[in-house]
Amino acid sequence: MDYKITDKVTWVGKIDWELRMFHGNELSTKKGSSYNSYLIRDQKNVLIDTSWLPYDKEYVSNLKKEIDLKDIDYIIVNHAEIDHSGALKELMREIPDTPIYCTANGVKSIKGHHHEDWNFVTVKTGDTLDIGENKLIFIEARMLHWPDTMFTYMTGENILFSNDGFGQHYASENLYNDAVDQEELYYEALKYYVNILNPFNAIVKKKIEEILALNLPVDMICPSHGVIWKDNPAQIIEQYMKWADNYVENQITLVYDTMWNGTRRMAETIAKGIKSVDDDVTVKLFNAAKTDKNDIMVEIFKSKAILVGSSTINKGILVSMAANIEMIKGLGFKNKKAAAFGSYGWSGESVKLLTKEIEEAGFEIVDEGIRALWNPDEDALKECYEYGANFAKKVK
Ligand SMILES: Cc1cc2nc3c(=O)[nH]c(=O)nc-3n(C[C@H](O)[C@H](O)[C@H](O)COP(=O)(O)O)c2cc1C
Repeated sequence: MDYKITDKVTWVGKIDWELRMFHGNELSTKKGSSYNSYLIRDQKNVLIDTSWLPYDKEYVSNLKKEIDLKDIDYIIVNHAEIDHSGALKELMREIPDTPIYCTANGVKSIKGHHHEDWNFVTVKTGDTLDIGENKLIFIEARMLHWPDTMFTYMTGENILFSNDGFGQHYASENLYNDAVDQEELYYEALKYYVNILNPFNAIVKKKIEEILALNLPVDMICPSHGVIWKDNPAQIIEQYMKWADNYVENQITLVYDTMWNGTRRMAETIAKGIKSVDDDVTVKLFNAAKTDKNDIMVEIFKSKAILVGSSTINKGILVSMAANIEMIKGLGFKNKKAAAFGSYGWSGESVKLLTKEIEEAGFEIVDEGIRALWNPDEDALKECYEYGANFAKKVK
């Protein structure tokens, strides 16, 4: 496999086929990932980002096969999170004086993780670094997705090194976007966007507009995870602009948990009620205890409205719903409608609690929701059906 991207740029990262969870237990990575690092050889040699900490020795030893480490003139740290800067310590042990280019916030993050006072050179948007025939242009991308994040653009080769932006947790021996399964790629790029970047939609839009206004030709986008956007790189920029701009499909998603299936039967009947008045709308149901939470977030992202359901347990809601609601809150969804449902035995707090939580998460509450006592009987199910029909009319 040739990891040479152009005459001057070589991929020197790590493909992690085994990764199944990322950010602790917060993000599932069913297709693995990669920690992309790039080596530029111009008159100066430049390393862009490194690799994740568990692979630090492997990374440095592979890098040595590409270049004598002493010949690296500059290191660029686009983002200091440990999946990109994890191998820095191992590398800097060998070349401790090599300048590290990063944002001012980057210095704070690098020091916060590595507790070392290396030779930092701080850069701002518009600063450039001559590397011989070409130059590097730095573009700060604060909060995409950390305060330290920046992009680096290389003239001549017209490459945008975008770090986490436009990335996907997607392991592949094929370096490029046109060499992989397009449906898988689209889903992994979307899942990444929803679960990492959705809270920063407004910043994404502004940043892309700012980059487009620079009128820099972009032949390739080289992210720090997943494949390189080489074939029509504009496609992922256009996709990001759509996702960042109140993206919605004609979908209603029901997310619920249940102990004895009462709330599940409510969910299924509400769904039938929805379909009875709107056959065009896509309706999807997910048991939160049995479904990957990051996939649920993707479905919520696509939805114009959601229904959240839980039976009452100890005056509260079921724990899988609590976890999902916490995630929904953090991701900052906007312009979506919602209501709650659930079965109960005596005090029945769950629907009120869910409604309050989902309102706090920024959803427009359609109505007070629906409760069913114990396992719903035929009359209760009829009410659920009618409730679903009315809900569909209200969110149409
Ligand atoms: C451990 C436990 C605690 C419960 N606590 C409450 C409660 O505080 N208030 C209430 O109204 N019902 C309570 N219930 C009753 C359930 O809400 C009721 O059985 C409901 O129909 C279950 O719906 P499900 O089948 O969707 O789980 C509790 C049930 C269990 C098993």
